[in-house]
Amino acid sequence: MLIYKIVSFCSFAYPTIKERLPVILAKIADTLYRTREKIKSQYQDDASEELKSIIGSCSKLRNEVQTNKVAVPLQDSRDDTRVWNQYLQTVTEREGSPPSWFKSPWLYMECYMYRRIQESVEKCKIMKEFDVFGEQKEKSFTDSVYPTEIVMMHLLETQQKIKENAELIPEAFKVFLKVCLWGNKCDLSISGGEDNAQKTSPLEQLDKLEPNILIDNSNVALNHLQSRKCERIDIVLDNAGFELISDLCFAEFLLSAGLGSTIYLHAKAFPWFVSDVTKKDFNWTLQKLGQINHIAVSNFAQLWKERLNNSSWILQVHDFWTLPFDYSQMETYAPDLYQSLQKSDMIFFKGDLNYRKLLGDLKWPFTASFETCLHDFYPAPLCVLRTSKSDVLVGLPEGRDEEIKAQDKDWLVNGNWGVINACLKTK
Ligand SMILES: O=P(O)(O)OC[C@@]1(O)O[C@H](CO)[C@@H](O)[C@@H]1O
Ligand SMILES: [Mn+2]
Repeated sequence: MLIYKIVSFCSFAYPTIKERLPVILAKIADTLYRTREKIKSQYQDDASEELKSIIGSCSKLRNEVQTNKVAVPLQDSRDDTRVWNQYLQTVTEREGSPPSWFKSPWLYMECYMYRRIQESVEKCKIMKEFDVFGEQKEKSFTDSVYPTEIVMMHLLETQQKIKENAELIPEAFKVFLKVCLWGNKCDLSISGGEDNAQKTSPLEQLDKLEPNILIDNSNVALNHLQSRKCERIDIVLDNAGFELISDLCFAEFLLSAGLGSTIYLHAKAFPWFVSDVTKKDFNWTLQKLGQINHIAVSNFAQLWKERLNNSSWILQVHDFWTLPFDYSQMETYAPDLYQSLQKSDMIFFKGDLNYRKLLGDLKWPFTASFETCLHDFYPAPLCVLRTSKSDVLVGLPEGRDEEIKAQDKDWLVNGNWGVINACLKTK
């Protein structure tokens, strides 16, 4: 019997709710208080009261988490409020009492926390667009300029080489795919907001990390892309900072290698899981790239702004990505998004939260088949690139989990191990 991974001692859910989420909430309050003058200087009107209200709301929410209070309906006027409150009602009826932090599905409670943080901003007038994680995401970008330069220089050189010799494409595809995979190690939710930016060369680490790829379907993905004239490829983005750079380099490589002609990039509608990319983060990143004095970086910064104008890259945002539903529920709750994804030749999902939502965040056996665990979510051929930061993982041969655990007891949650799972099935 498969159960939702409720917050239990044996799951990573427990330390997440007990320790990590309160730390993330405390860091918001501390950061906003510490930078209050700088924040207020960004607004013409006096934002003191609203800033105080956001800090107060996050501190109150932290206390609710720590004392296992029940989830309460949202009271802002965002478009998704009704769906969130309906979901709360559904969980309450299913569990027989209102969900609370230590006894309800982890996926829901963690998503709910980030939506409650957004509620505190939605209630503002002056600070309505404020990003409580903005400073952390900007720092994670500026701390990873060196690896950014390395991977973009490599992209510039690779573009030249594959133009002269198309036989180099398969090997180059795997390099950019795996740089994209390991770019996922650095996320500010797993680190509780502590600095964990990529600082070393993302290329030099590839050989060392190769044995840590537990499932590698990169050939399945490549063969699929080369087996037909692919038009549309989707990348469901995850974190800002170096991971976004790795995603954009992968997106550019796909076009340069003729593996696709239009890339759809999916960002979040509001700040989410500390470091997830919003449209504002995306545009800020391109603007900052344009200010870096490096031949490859400035070349691609310019090109990528043009791609957004000529629609060879299409940046999209949909509220579904910041709802608590797992992806088997997309067709029901976001049929427009599901139908759009059905037009894709391949969808690349980035990161751990997407992996959890693809698998319903259920306690599958490690040996369960990835395709089965997708729960009927087959809009288009897909490939997920994820470093393991939560205790759901499928597709392993019998006994492999014990072997890894013997090497690294925290293998499921420390981001040191990755999977590249592809499924070509479509409904
Ligand atoms: O999706 P990402 O950025 O790769 O990881 C998100 C994450 O850090 O947050 C959750 C735990 O708090 C887990 O899903 C994972 O650890
Ligand atoms: Mn993330």
